[in-house]
Amino acid sequence: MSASGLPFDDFRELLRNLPGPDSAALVAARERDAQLTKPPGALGRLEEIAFWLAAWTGRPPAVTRPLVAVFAGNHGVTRQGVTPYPPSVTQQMVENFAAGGAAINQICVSHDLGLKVFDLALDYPTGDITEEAALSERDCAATMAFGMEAVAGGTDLLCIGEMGIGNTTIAAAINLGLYGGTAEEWVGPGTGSEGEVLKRKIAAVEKAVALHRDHLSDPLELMRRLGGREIAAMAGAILAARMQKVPVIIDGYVATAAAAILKAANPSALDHCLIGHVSGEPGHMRAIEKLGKTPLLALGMRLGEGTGAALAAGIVKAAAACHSGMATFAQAGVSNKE
Ligand SMILES: Cc1cc2ncn([C@H]3O[C@H](COP(=O)(O)O)[C@@H](O)[C@H]3O)c2cc1C
Ligand SMILES: O=C(O)c1cccnc1
Repeated sequence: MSASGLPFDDFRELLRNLPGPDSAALVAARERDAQLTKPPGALGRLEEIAFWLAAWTGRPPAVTRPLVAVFAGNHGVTRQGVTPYPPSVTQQMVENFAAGGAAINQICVSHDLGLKVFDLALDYPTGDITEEAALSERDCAATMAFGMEAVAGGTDLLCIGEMGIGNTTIAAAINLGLYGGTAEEWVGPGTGSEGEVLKRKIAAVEKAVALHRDHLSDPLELMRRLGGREIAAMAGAILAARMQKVPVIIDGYVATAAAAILKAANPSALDHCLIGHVSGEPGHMRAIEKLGKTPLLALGMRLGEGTGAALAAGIVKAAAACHSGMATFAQAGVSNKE
């Protein structure tokens, strides 16, 4: 933290001074791509992904230590009856991740991805956003800093996921706070809210955004008021990845809301990020469009846990492998076009 000043000051400073892409690595990747044994452009988006890897790592495209980071937090807003599951499921799922029993475990095994789960003070839910701020500035900044640890062990592709009962309400409130519109446009079923639960969820999002409305123009302030611990940690992880030249794949509706806060603070803040998968959560595509992104996959999943990002990591790994491992026309003795 800063020796003086407010806890967010260091993050504001980081957000003002984000490193840009490496143009020499990008040019080198484009030159190599032109030599590979395929018609120009024939690998479509895989080629763009290889260039993106080069630009944001500053090296030839390679993925050797991909990591899925799952951040888990609990939310005071669950008191409003906005989700069909009890908040105790967050801790239970963290144990399930450790035991290898969750969907994300199996996708990581399938795609050979590392998995780290960060549980964030699960015994201390954040403030109920319909009545107070989720976090103090100090707590929010400390949690962002903790999230930055996700890249500390060394990774060259970071997939961002979350676990937190009630957090699709939080994500909807963040989106309404950032983009406006109506609560109905941003609220979806999450784990399966319907009927009265869905009505309470819409009401909670409306009430929260109305309560905090005079403080939402500053994205970090919006995050501490309407967000949660996993939201702050995901934002910190995305930011740390940028500083450490680690490209990022963002997961579903909730992870996208955390990322959106950084974009609101600096329009270039997500240039090192891809959206892995468009969730079945109805507002997700609109949220992705607000970021000017196109998701890699659309599989109708609506789970979170980093599952959509992890599946997309398989595509990113394949893009890097094609780029680095394919033969050139000269090496393979294949005739190029005249
Ligand atoms: C067993 C189970 C496993 C999950 N894995 C991810 N989520 C997902 O659902 C939660 C958000 O939905 P809502 O806002 O409706 O509570 C988050 O924990 C999210 O990661 C799960 C939810 C459950 C119940
Ligand atoms: O898209 C998501 O992130 C999502 C959707 C439903 C439940 N939890 C997360």
